[in-house]
Amino acid sequence: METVVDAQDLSLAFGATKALDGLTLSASAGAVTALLGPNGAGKTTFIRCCTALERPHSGSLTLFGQSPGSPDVLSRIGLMPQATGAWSGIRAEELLRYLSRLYADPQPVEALVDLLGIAPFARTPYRRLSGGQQQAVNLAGALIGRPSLVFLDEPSAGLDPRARRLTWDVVRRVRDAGVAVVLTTHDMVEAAELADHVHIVDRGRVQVSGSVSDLASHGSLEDAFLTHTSGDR
Ligand SMILES: Nc1ncnc2c1ncn2[C@@H]1O[C@H](COP(=O)(O)OP(=O)(O)OP(=O)(O)O)[C@@H](O)[C@H]1O
Repeated sequence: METVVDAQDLSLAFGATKALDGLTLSASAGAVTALLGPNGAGKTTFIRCCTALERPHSGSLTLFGQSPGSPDVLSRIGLMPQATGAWSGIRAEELLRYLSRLYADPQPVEALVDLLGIAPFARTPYRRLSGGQQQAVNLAGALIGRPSLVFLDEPSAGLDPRARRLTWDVVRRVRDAGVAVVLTTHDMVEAAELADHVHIVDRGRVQVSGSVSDLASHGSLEDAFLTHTSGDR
């Protein structure tokens, strides 16, 4: 499998807080790579480095062999952030149409609206959508540019069981189409369902990596999480 994300020994501090402290990991095309770790472990900071919203103070980070902010890289990645406070009055479908115009070869908006069950709230202003409806629109926004690499920051947090399964189906479909999927989750069931490769992150670095069955060989994935994380910052 082609390595798409290659992070070596990344460090980034905010004042005295070491958000990343020697983080090393990789992610491949056609695979779901899950980052598990306690609140504040550095997962979102890592994603922000990959999307060029933050810059590591040291270490090396390449996406498709290039630096994160390069125009070629930016055109090939999608991001579903945890929260998108920026959107307010724009209707869900208008937002997707706007985002689609930013890409050379976008997916048809109608196809994504159907795939993610957005039709019933397509004309609702973004700020009036429920949390789960916003998540569906955010996922559509991440996929609309046909990315080769997509970052999903807690894609199913707060979703009802049916919406969660729909999200999982979409993630699998995207992975099976050859996309590199990097996701964070606190849901061990989700990680076990989706992840081809898991990195358990604590205090800014990867503590242990492997497949779900590797990590759960002495118990459950949650046991591995609890063994390899302290939760102390
Ligand atoms: N812009 C910032 N300024 C100051 N501190 C920050 C900033 N961004 C992140 N941090 C700190 O860096 C650490 C890592 O945060 P990060 O958001 O990466 O964690 P996370 O693993 O994504 O957590 P969660 O599971 O809660 O989403 C935390 O201590 C956080 O408070």
